[in-house]
Amino acid sequence: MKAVEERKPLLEVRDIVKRFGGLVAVNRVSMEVYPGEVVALLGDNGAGKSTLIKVISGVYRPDEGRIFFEGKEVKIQNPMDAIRLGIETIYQDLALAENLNVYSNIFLGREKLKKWLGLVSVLDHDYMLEESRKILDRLGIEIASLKSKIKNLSGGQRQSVAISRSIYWNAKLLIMDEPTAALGVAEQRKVLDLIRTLREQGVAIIIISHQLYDVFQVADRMVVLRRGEKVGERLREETTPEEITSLIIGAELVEEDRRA
Ligand SMILES: Nc1ncnc2c1ncn2[C@@H]1O[C@H](COP(=O)(O)OP(=O)(O)OP(=O)(O)O)[C@@H](O)[C@H]1O
Repeated sequence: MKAVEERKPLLEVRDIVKRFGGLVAVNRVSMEVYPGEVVALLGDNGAGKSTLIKVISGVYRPDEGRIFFEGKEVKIQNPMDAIRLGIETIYQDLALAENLNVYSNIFLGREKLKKWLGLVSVLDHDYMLEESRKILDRLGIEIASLKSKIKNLSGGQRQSVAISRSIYWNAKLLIMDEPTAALGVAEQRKVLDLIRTLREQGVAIIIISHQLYDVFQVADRMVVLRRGEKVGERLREETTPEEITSLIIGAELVEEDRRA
């Protein structure tokens, strides 16, 4: 078991509340994520998972609560604030440009320029290609040509390009929303391998997934939400899929909070 408790959390959210009109989507939820730790955020439809990650990634501002990152209190007012801190979110649409190649996507919006004849600025394709190759190699990702357009890649490869981009630009915390949902079995396995590689390299990960099998393969810790509230938190070694399922659906017998 990883001795995560003695380290300082990378992210700590404390008593987060987010309301939509009269509906309390997230109700006083607290959680921590440590460097190099994979935390799964679990819960049934409408439990509040997406809302909570949108608070962390700056899409929504919380109505109440505090957020600490690297030990300091931070105000995350918009997605750029989150990205500046090193919090990157991979949504299911991946936000890739389908008609551009792999390395152009890794540098999308942050292209590297060079001077041509000491006069005009032009794109430095060689640099971007080389840097992209390095980051993919570092993460053990296999894509034959980085000049391939995104639309010609498989779902798993696209996912890995989106992840590489975040890591290249120094993500410390990666939030992944259902990363394996749309993939075939072989590709799912590769994405899970990639998550393990990221963890080994010290990246912290929050993963939302309905696939408990996947979650048990990669998550160090699981946080379960129900109707906006945190109803349980378990280390993977100390729980079972049955117990987590009971927490998700609300079987009262296993609801006691073991940390109390
Ligand atoms: N923008 C919004 N405006 C109003 N209500 C919202 C909004 N976003 C979410 N909600 C409500 O907040 C509650 C939590 O939704 P949320 O999407 O966070 O759940 P979830 O756990 O991510 O569910 P799912 O697994 O279906 O994505 C739900 O009752 C939902 O209808």
